[in-house]
Formats: sequence, structure tokens, C-alpha cells
Amino acid sequence: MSRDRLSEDEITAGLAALPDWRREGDSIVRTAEASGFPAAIRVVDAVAEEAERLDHHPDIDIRWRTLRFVLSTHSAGGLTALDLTLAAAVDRALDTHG
Ligand SMILES: C[C@H](O)[C@H](O)[C@H]1CNC2=NC(N)=NC(=O)C2=N1
Repeated sequence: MSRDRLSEDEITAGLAALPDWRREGDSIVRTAEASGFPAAIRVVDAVAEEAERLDHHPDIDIRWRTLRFVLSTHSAGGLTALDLTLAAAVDRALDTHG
């Protein structure tokens, strides 16, 4: 998958399909509450599997059962298609394990 930076139009279109994510500068961010701390860790574990598969890794803040994911492509200095793909994987992990 391309690690080229997305255009503003591509970012807008991508975020339309990811309603739980918001833009924060050169990143996209989602905060979510799991049912408890063990569930939050299961979400992170599932995201870790997918991040390894994609070779693309989120910044994650864990505070008890509140998770905050910050996605950007560090090597590109902004957002790429990989961030949208990883965002969808985070959404699935939260649906399944959160
Ligand atoms: C060598 C390896 O492909 C790179 O270091 C990858 C690993 N995971 C990564 N994750 C993110 N979010 N951005 C990157 O630029 C990045 N680079």
C-alpha cells in the first residue's frame, strides 16, 4: 500500500467513512472507552497484530479503560492510505473486544 501523502480531498473522503475519527493536524485521532482495563488491553493486542501485518503502527495512550489512538505515517510526515486502513482495523478491534 502506498506511503504517499494523501491530498486534502482524499483525507476528507477517507474520513467520511470513519465517523469516529477526527483530524488533528497531520494525524487522525479516535478516543474510545472499553468495558474495562482487560478489554482495553485486548483491543490493543488485536490492533498490535494488525499493525504488525501492515508494518504500520499507531501511537496509543491507555488510561484505565480509555484508549486514544493517534495515526499518522511518520516517514511521510502526514496521512497516507495506511492510516485509513489502520483506522478501520482499530474500529473492528473496538467492536470485537471493546
Ligand atoms: C521499517 C518500517 O517499515 C518503518 O519503520 C515503519 C514502521 N511503522 C510505521 N508506523 C507509522 N505509523 N509510521 C511509519 O512511518 C512507520 N514506519
